[in-house]
Amino acid sequence: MGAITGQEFLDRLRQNPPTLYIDGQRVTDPTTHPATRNMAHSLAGLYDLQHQPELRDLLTFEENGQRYATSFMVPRTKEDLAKIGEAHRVRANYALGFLGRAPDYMNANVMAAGVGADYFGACSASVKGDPRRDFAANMRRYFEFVRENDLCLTHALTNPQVNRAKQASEMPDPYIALGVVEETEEGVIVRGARMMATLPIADEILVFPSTVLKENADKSKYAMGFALPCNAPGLSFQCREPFDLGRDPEDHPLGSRFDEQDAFVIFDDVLVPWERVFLLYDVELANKAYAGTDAVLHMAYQVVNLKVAKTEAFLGTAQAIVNAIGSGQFQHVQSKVAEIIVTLEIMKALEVAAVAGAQPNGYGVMTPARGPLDAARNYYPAVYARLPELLQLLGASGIIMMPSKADREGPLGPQIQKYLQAGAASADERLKLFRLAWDMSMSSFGGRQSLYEKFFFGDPVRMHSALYEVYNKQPYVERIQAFLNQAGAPQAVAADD
Ligand SMILES: Cc1cc2nc3c(=O)[nH]c(=O)nc-3n(C[C@H](O)[C@H](O)[C@H](O)COP(=O)(O)OP(=O)(O)OC[C@H]3O[C@@H](n4cnc5c(N)ncnc54)[C@H](O)[C@@H]3O)c2cc1C
Ligand SMILES: O=C(O)Cc1ccc(O)c(O)c1
Repeated sequence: MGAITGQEFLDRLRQNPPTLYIDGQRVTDPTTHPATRNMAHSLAGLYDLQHQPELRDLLTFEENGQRYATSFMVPRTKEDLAKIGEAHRVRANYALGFLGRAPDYMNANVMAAGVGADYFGACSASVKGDPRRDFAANMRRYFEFVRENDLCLTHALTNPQVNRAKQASEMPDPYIALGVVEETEEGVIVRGARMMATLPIADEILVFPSTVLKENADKSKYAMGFALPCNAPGLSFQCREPFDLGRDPEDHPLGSRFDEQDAFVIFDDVLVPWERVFLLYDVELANKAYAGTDAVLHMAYQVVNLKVAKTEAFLGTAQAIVNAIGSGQFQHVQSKVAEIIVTLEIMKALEVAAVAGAQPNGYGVMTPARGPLDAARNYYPAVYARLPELLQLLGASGIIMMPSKADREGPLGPQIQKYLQAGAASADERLKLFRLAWDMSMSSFGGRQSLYEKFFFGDPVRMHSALYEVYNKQPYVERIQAFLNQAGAPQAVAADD
């Protein structure tokens, strides 16, 4: 099949709806339910982008006479990587960078895991050559399957929060954290829950090990990697409160179209067929799965491109506000816009550096450089909160005094047009702009974005520790030692290459 259309995506979702619950009710059709229909149609629009004549060559690629989404492309050269990055940015712009988990993200994951599938073959529970239990073959086939059908995937890695002082096995019930109950001829039965799956309006869910299983044992029933359709028997998604409030898009420009949702995932004795198992019991392999296949780097490459698009949206909105209210002459206003420019340029530079330093990995995949991506992954969560704050500081009361479209069409319409016009725009234009700034920075949609940016790629505290562990600091320590050991006149120290 290859790259699908928006209509094909909607038809598939209607025929096989994920088992979503919102406000105590089952969502029988996510394409028509008020909380999910707009997002479903926005996703359809994203699928349609790849068929637009002017974007087709960028957003898809051809292999064996078939066209596939570019995010499934196995990069072999730096040019391939650059194309993938540009496609990520163009697709990110569709929602101004505010769709965190558009399908490209998981496409990058399954691409890297699929090509690096031998990693999963090393699992102690994998049976090489077995038609169903060879995990390497399963992972390879799954990549082909997702790519062939252009599936939309959600994913869930972390266990319920319950008690972070305890390990999964020490919880009040051994199946609060997702664990294997038993093996059967057909597959494994799993029970328990996972804390968070963004974009549950999806075809399939990928369940992978939570970032690090803290267990000391080599084997654990909590170590697993598998995929399932989102309507598998026993699987349920408890959605959070919707942020699509059913408002006119002019009043709620992002939330009314791009509420990707986040769901708590419950596995009530769910059968995972053997063909869909990629990892089982093996704690060490589970802990390193994202790094071992380099999937985390391809995902981080999608992320850095997405964040460039998002920061560009903040810059554009900030400057449009400044233009609208004529505040650009004030030095502190210029300085605030300059802060956004600095963040943008840093993220762009990290993206470029990731490609410039790319190297083929052991599976022949051109892999973006880890250093710049780790920097981006740690830097952006730390600075993001400043971006919505800057919009608030630049927009001030304008970000709260925003009569709606209905207000503008009501009895006070003429007064609103007069008093809420901008120095350089009509009231209609000004209010549309400020509504966007509000949705980026203050609405429930914008508030969730701030939390999302802090945590979506893991706990920032533990990400810093991970960076500390893997980064090679020794050459710099040696340089200092050499400097300190110099007797007499300083010697030139060779620069690091
Ligand atoms: C909006 C949103 C969307 C998300 N989407 C997804 C998704 O699609 N898929 C997915 O798998 N995950 C998703 N996540 C989850 C994300 O991976 C986690 O939030 C992140 O890994 C942190 O885990 P936690 O939320 O369980 O925090 P916790 O681990 O519960 O941490 C809570 C606090 O305790 C501290 N803490 C806890 N344990 C330790 C420790 N061992 N050492 C030091 N400090 C500790 C943390 O630093 C933090 O301050 C999403 C999160 C958010 C907020
Ligand atoms: O933990 C890792 O190294 C990778 C990782 C992947 C996907 C996520 O959603 C996430 O939070 C973390």
